[in-house]
Amino acid sequence: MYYLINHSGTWCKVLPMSSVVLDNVTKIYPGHHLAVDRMNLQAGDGEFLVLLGPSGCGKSTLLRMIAGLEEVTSGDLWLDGKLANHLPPRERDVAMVFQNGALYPHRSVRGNLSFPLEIAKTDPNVVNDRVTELSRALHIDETLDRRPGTLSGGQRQRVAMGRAIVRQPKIFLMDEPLSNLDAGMRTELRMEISALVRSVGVTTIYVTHDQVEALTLADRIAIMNRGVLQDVGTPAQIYNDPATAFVAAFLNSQQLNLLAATVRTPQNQYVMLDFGPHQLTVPWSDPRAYAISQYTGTQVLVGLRPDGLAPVPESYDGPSFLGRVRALEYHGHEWLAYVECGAPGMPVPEPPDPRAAFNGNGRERGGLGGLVKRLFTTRAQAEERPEPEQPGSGIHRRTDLIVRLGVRPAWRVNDAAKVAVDLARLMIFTMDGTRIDSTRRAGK
Ligand SMILES: Nc1ncnc2c1ncn2[C@@H]1O[C@H](COP(=O)(O)OP(=O)(O)OP(=O)(O)O)[C@@H](O)[C@H]1O
Repeated sequence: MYYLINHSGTWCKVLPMSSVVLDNVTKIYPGHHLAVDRMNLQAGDGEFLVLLGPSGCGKSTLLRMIAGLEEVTSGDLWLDGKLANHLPPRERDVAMVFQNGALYPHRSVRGNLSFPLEIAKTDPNVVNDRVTELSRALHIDETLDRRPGTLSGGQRQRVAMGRAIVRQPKIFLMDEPLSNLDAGMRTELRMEISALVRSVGVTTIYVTHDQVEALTLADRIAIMNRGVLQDVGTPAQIYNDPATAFVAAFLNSQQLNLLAATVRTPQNQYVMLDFGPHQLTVPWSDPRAYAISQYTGTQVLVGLRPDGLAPVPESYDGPSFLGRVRALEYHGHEWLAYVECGAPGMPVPEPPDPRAAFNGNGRERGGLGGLVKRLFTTRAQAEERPEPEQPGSGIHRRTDLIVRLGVRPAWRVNDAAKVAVDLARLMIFTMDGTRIDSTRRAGK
């Protein structure tokens, strides 16, 4: 966030050093393709911000606008406190690494690393020191005299990163730098990127559609869908307290359980979530109870992560579901149970799509009427309880509750199963996916 101060009698914007601020930034490609829609986002000085979202949501476009490789259609881009909409790329002091970090094939690794410093006419002793230091940090010091063609994919990406960061840019942009590497190499390089970037303290914006990368690397994660920012926060905030059902489902290594429940307040004694065969009660002492009670008599969506559920003995009398184990799945580090409990799962509501409503002239088609129609269609569809496959979200409607069991399966297939629900981990949404009970994010 940037702010205004009274400076020499005039109001002016004050930004932290090496910050990136997107103020209502929109990108429309020729042919009226809306790629980024009114984006407001900031990466603070030295921050590691991860842009996460499904393919085509506009992550690379955003990065390319920051680098100066694409023009901003409207809105303001501020780099290091300066309005940068029309600043040529070379004046932005931004370095970028792509999926396939292209290297100069006829230069050695040392030559590739030193090139940006040679161009900047840096003292050869400084060049030598920096290349040596960086090659050690990136574990490529043994390859310094080799040509890129003789390196593995992981080594080439290390050189590409080293070459980008060697001249100590103010802003470091990375566009899925690990996506072409195998799983082991990704994990290894992930740790090295984190260590390197933090040791240099450079403001970094990192694009990925891999949620593990986002959770492990980010100071903050910004989640996008269809050109629109959906949520932004620390990894823990986004995971534990997502703004929408879409965000909750997107940031979930196992599938999110999403169930429909009717809100009731019997004799005003407590708030009840009625799933049909099961009920959960939320006491009035719970800070979320009042917000949920506003939906009394209507349906809401209840999100339960598999790790917020646990197998418990028959005698357990806390909040729980009863069901039967339909299947068990071994994932190496954990087992998952699929428990048939008679409360059908719901599809994840897709956030509104500005691209569908966009008429190419920068105006929404249908205006408020179109928006209302979209919301009502979503609600009606949900109430009809459609069949499993839903277009768009790619997330299926299930009748099973997915329960994380840990390293040992507590149940066998066909066992009767009592599933404890951690009420603190419930997430409640309207039928169109907006969070109802988010009271916890402040102060985290
Ligand atoms: N040069 C272009 N001309 C027209 N449309 C474009 C252009 N580049 C991208 N787009 C469109 O803009 C939207 C956003 O694309 P972008 O590459 O930014 O998404 P992304 O989130 O980075 O996707 P991915 O993860 O698949 O790389 C997509 O609908 C894409 O088809």
